[in-house]
Amino acid sequence: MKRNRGLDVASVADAIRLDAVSKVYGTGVGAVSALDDVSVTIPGGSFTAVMGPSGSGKSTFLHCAAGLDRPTTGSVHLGAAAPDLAALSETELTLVRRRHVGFVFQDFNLVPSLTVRQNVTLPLRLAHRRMRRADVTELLARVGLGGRADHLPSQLSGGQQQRAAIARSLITHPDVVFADEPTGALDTASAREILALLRAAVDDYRQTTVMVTHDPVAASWADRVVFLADGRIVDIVAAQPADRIADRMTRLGSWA
Ligand SMILES: Nc1ncnc2c1ncn2[C@@H]1O[C@H](COP(=O)(O)OP(=O)(O)OP(=O)(O)O)[C@@H](O)[C@H]1O
Repeated sequence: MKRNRGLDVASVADAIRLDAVSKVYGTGVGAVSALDDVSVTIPGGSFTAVMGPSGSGKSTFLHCAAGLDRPTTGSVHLGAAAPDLAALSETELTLVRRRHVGFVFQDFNLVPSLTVRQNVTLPLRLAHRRMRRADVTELLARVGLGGRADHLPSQLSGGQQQRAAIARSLITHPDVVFADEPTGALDTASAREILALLRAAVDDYRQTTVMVTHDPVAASWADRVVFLADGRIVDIVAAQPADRIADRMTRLGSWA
């Protein structure tokens, strides 16, 4: 297996590029500027954490970068040759998401009536793609769910449900996995296992991953941390121990 720390690769193509992205919710006196002139590139094969105080624009950033929402101004490119997501129709955006993006959510978002195997293969069915049963079995084993393929989500722990959600995000070999507070609903031990799994996907398969988190410990697993405050990027730092990330968080306003 190829091991590859994202930041160590000299000439990786950018997996995502945001140019002068702004997002305003509402109009007139009630308008809220959620993102304000954000430009950033996410290198292919890297693990990026996005941090910032509540209301700083983390979810908006993720939604715009993943094609879940359109910026008010600016452009978003997923992959080197990809079109500007901001210019695509709803249908085209849906296709881009299905083919190029994987999602992991805080509350897992598994379909309760489907087994683990059926949940994990759902993105393939939606994209009218097929995968050999043995390859799905191998993916389930890789995320530690080898014996759980026929279980329902309700028969799994929170950590196991998030493992299934990670397998589901990886099954289409997306250009980018976006994880929104993936450990927010988990105990410390399960959170650690989930972060190790995300880290392994980056190291072993060069899976570009962008994770929004409040937690400095979670962010310490990433190759770099993007700090947002008031809708702007105020700092980008390389991998840091959790206490230094926490320290940086407490001084966000004063460094902006
Ligand atoms: N649909 C919406 N309509 C109006 N304002 C919104 C909407 N979504 C977000 N906002 C506002 O945009 C700003 C950024 O919100 P966002 O959810 O991106 O921040 P966040 O950093 O993810 O916050 P949290 O950590 O609390 O989830 C906030 O002021 C929020 O109130």
